[in-house]
Amino acid sequence: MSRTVLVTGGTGYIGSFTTLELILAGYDVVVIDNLYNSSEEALNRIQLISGKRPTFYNVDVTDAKQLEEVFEKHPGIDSVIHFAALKAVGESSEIPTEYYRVNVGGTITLINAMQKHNVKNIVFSSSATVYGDATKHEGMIPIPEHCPIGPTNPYGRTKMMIEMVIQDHCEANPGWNGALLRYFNPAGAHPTGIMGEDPLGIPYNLFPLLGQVAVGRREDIKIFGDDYDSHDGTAIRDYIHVIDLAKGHIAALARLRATNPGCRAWNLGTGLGSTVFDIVKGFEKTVGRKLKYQVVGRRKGDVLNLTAVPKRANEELGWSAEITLEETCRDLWKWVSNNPQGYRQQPPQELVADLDDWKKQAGVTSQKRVKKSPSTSETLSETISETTSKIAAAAEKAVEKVTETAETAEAVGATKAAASAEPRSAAKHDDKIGSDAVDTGLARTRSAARATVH
Ligand SMILES: O=c1ccn([C@@H]2O[C@H](COP(=O)(O)OP(=O)(O)O[C@H]3O[C@H](CO)[C@@H](O)[C@H](O)[C@H]3O)[C@@H](O)[C@H]2O)c(=O)[nH]1
Repeated sequence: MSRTVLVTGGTGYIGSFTTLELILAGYDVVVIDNLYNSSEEALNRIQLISGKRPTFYNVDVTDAKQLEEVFEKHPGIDSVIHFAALKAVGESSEIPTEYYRVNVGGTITLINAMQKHNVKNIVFSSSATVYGDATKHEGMIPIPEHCPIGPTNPYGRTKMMIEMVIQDHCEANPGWNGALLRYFNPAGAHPTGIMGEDPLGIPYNLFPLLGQVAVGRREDIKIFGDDYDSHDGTAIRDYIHVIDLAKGHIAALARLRATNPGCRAWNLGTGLGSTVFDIVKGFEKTVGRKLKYQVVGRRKGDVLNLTAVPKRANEELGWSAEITLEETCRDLWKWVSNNPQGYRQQPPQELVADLDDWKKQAGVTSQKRVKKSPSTSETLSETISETTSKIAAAAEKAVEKVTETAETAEAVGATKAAASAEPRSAAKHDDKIGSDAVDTGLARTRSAARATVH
């Protein structure tokens, strides 16, 4: 039986890129999403790029009955990657019980359904937000996994509580495995320019906002504070390309399957910090002109420095972030400049026409199958070599022209249909509440390491 992965929240930004990477790695993927803050159009784009469409159900992760039905229909599911959640930090302080109901309650419902169907591997979309203000702990910038946990808002506390639920469940149930993936700042889009972040309403994060300034949808960007103790006075973050992040999930999943490690947390970051000005300058270079900005006061809750120590993931998962910040800026620019309406428009024909070239270059083939799951006694090096050989095998294969042409045509058709659909409502965006921080002195060195952006 083929290996099937259930992805909850698989039409969202990180969920859709992870679904794409799973398909490219040869997995069968079943996506559930209630489309509260995302669009089914993401599935059309996944199909255009990979030549394969994941099975999709409009199912809410808090609905036990519907979840049951999905597991019943797909007995091949042996693992779950769990993204489905509410994620607007500011909103979480306004309606905290809703955040606990959906995020924590939804995870418990999911685990119960998994338990019933003997599915024992869960990769969880956690966040660096669980660390809260790491700058207040001596020697914890950049942030290792053993940094004390201390989220500063209800959203972060739901992530912390879910980690604990998964940890306790794995301890109580031998044979269960949990990967708690703590993301730093995801950014970027697909290099083909046909898949990217599609924030609803007014975005809150730096990269999508810069994108809007660059395409003229926004006059300028407000820089939140230039009085931090960094090389240019602005705050430092660890920006990781969304494809690198997605690949981290595939590596974690392979690790769970191969070594049966129980529950473990891994940071997914680059280990390199960039200031806000580094990012603005880097993106200006990509766009080829200056972008208007205005320095204003610090944003409530922002901290000086959130940079990962990714060593554990590098060593144990055989994974590391590979895409540069320049490429991240380039991919974002290609996405926003070609798709000003995001998923509410058709992908430009010239980008669709370029897809075959991209696939050849990337060695993409859509029909690969994941081999039989390795036994639990296999070593980590076997896990790494399995992951590596999957990638190598994919890279060697020629494009399967006939199938892909047919499937591409089908996906374009679906895309056209979706583009004429009603626009979505309900603007949601992320933010982050914390407390201001002091520099540890490391900030300058870490951000200096990003000098190539300038
Ligand atoms: O208009 C803006 C938006 C952001 N920033 C700055 O840019 C940096 C990055 O901000 P943003 O993109 O909003 O991300 P974070 O606040 O770092 O939070 C992101 O990354 C965290 C993990 O590191 C997650 O917990 C959050 O959910 C996610 O939004 C910060 O220094 C902000 O002050 C500005 O100066 N102007």
